[in-house]
Amino acid sequence: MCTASNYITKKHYFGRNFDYEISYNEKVTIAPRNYKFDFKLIDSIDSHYAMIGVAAGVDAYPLYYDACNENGLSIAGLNFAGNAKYLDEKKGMINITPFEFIPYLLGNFSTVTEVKEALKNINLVNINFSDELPLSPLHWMISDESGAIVVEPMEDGLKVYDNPVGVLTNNPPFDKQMFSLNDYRSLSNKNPENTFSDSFDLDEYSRGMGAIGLPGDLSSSSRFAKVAFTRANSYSGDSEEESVSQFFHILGSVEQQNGCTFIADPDLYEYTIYTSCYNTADSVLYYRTYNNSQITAVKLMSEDLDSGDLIHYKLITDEQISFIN
Ligand SMILES: C[C@H](CCC(=O)NCCS(=O)(=O)O)[C@H]1CC[C@H]2[C@@H]3CC[C@@H]4C[C@H](O)CC[C@]4(C)[C@H]3C[C@H](O)[C@]12C
Repeated sequence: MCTASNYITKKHYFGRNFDYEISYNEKVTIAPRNYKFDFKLIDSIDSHYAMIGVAAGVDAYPLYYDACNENGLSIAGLNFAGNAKYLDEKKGMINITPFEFIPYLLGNFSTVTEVKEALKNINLVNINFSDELPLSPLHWMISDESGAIVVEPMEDGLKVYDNPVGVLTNNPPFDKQMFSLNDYRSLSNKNPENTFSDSFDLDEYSRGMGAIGLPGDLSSSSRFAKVAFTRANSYSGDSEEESVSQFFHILGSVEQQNGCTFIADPDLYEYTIYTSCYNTADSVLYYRTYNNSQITAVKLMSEDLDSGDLIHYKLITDEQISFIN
């Protein structure tokens, strides 16, 4: 499972928890403007917007999980098992494979509005990257400073939803997740009045009672409600440090601790392998990993963006403890 969120203070922040039981050796990967993107069915692009993101450790092609471009557009792909459906090639459409979706959109577009328009002509085709890396069932959250959308490739076509809550997890499909939020409409960050009954007193014995009923388990529908509540009630200063810190706390509310989501014997559990946070205005990628609580940052703008070669930075995954004495 995974969770994505955006957060707006003075600037727009976007990122995700990458929750899984195995890592594909993820790397921070920068595709400069003149890196040649080859596609399976459409023409290569020789020059495009530069982008930075976290990608699988396959050196030949940036298989992005999440990324943002130099114009402030950001995207994350999340698992959508059992629902994602990729179709056969369609004449007259722009036929793109799922692993090409992030490079294609970030390479060509600057805003969610432009992407929405482009999606009318895009067909996500059922062609895999390689036999070792078969098609994976995904849906995407796409976000910029003006708002976010969710794109879901389903049996009956590509669904595009506006995303006013600014979060995405996994199943069920986004419209159902949104409907389920109705159940939580009475939750609040304030302590509630006793509306249970006039005939006896019920005590306000603790702070935080306004959100009793908010789920705390790690299922995707529960994480959706939990992170939507956390994001919607988030308060922080608007400096870079305060915004980034608060962003990690929002996704921290749905972190998966190793051991709590069993996958297989012996000792294979799904856990939050990394959390990313993009300041999309300045194209900075901040991240933390499960065993490294220190925030590491990589700046797109510090690189030679007119180059034609991919740039990789291995994730720093060892704990960095600041000993005081
Ligand atoms: C597994 C991850 C989702 C995490 C998640 O949600 N796990 C819960 C599983 S469950 O829902 O609980 O069962 C997803 C998210 C992004 C994906 C990569 C996208 C690029 C590329 C696309 C190619 O086509 C196949 C290989 C490829 C490297 C993909 C591998 C894998 O699919 C990645 C890592």
